[in-house]
Amino acid sequence: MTLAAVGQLCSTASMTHNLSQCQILVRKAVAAGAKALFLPEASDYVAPSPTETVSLVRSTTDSVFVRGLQHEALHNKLPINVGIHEPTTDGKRVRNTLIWIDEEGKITKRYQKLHLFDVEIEGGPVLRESKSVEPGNEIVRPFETVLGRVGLMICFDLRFPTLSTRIRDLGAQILTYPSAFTVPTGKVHWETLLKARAIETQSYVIAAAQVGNHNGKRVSYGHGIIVDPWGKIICELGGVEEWKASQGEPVIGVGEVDLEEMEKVRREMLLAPRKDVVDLVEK
Ligand SMILES: O=C(O)CNC(=O)[C@H](CS)NC(=O)CCC(=O)C(=O)O
Repeated sequence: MTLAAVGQLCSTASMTHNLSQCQILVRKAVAAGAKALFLPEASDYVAPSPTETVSLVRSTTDSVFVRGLQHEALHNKLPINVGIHEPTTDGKRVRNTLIWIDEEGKITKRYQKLHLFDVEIEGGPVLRESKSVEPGNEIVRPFETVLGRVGLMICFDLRFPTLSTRIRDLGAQILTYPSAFTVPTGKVHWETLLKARAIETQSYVIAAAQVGNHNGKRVSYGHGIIVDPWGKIICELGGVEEWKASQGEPVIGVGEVDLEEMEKVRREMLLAPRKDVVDLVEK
């Protein structure tokens, strides 16, 4: 059994501010005895507009945020999974990526968000992520970590079980969904979707989340969570109210990842869908 930590913060447009918030989360994770730390989508910054999202972007080698976290990972021997932005070749948009920094401070994996959040909900969020973000085109093969084999996904990807199922079939034991969920969709969908992804893939789901008011325009739902392969929530953080009450203090939650328990769940209920399902529609 190995302890995983999920971190929650409210990123602003200031990379140095966000780095210091994440450094607090590293301290807390180390103090709790966690062997890996999972941070939200867009931990490096959340900007008030698509134009600013593009103008703030730095390559990982030029990013004070990423370099700072690489230093923390090395210094504390703590792998860190963190959502950031990276430049595109044409410079017109950014890439919404999730990197794995190993315990030597090296970036060993990188996933670029496949599904972008383009929505127009009456009385709810209207967001067009593809204005500022270029979608990825590759699934990252699940890879070995201290916790087990990790499969990388980001936020809105959570709504596509075809993707999580594919990643599970490629050998994942832990699925990540670092997020910056909106409050209206979070209230109704967040917990249910995460539990469903855990139950149907019989995997751990670790979803770090942004929380609170980023810039007067965007508010994130919070409720960072770890779900076990049976679908039980083994750790859940607070939402916007708790964030306000604590004056914006960044928080962590921890949960044990127990691969033997996961194997037991997979053994006791074999989930093998029929391969011919798509052909079974009545003629
Ligand atoms: O790149 C950034 O600056 C931060 N990125 C985000 O906040 C992204 C794209 S706008 N948010 C989501 O995907 C929310 C999904 C969601 O809320 C849902 O599926 O209901």
